[in-house]
Amino acid sequence: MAALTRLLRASATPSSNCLFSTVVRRGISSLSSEADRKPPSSPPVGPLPLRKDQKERNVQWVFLGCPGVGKGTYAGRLSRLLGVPHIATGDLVREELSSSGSLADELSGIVNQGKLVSDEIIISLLSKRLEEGETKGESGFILDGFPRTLRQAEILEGVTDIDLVINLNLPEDVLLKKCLGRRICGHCGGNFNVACIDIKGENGKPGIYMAPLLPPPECASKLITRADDTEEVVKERLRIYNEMTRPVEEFYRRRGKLLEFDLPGGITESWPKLLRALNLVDHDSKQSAAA
Ligand SMILES: Nc1ncnc2c1ncn2[C@@H]1O[C@H](COP(=O)(O)OP(=O)(O)O)[C@@H](O)[C@H]1O
Repeated sequence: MAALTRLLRASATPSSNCLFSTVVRRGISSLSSEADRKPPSSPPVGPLPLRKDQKERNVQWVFLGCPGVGKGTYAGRLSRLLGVPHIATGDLVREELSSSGSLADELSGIVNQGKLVSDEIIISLLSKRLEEGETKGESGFILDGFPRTLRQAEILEGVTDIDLVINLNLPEDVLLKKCLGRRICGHCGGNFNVACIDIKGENGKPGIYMAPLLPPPECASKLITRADDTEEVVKERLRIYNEMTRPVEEFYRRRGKLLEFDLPGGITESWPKLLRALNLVDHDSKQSAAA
């Protein structure tokens, strides 16, 4: 336990990804009790000035949000903007599924029913990904799809300092339509969406319009739909999100790390608003000017 405690303390320092991945793996068996949680410390999160220690190291952010909300899209954009890896546990699971490893059969049954993979398997895939990143000199991260259970959140909180958790929100009928409209190009891996969302505003609530994100002609004939993006499975994933992942929002809210972000529409409207909420508008304009 002393060695673990030493590692835990060290894992909160700037160049700690190596320790982080080691400890994440150890943490699964050691860190699950209420007593191991750090007490809430920071004030509630609003539009964010970057914290001082964030200026000295790369960001360690988490994206939360229901299936189909757009975590991958916005996490990917922020990762390119900030120069940190975007690590999506759903992608790690799909990579494993497409391999011929022994885990693939076990995983396909779980994923195709919309269930969650066990904490142990997810932690092991995540640790492997972090270790690979370390050898390439990566630092910082934007996690997408992890943590998804309270236990995963407790383990993560125990081993490293998460700066910010961005919780993306959309109404459930929009989420369902977006999931059913998702397509991936089997050749280049590009993500598209054939759904056109046009929800009228009601009772003072604004409407939501999201234009389809159509593929270029060279991808149009190669589109595939994820096996877990059927109506029945998406509804089950939403149910499981509400049961298993909603408590994770509260976990971070109590620690003052949760930034709620209601998506106002498609990427064109949402991206600038997200940059403003994250106080990154200057960052984006400097990068655009340099490009
Ligand atoms: N942190 C996690 N814990 C458990 N299972 C996970 C986790 N991340 C991904 N998965 C598995 O991979 C599937 C796909 O994940 P993801 O691409 O993030 O889907 P979604 O579109 O539902 O956000 C999930 O339905 C689940 O089976």
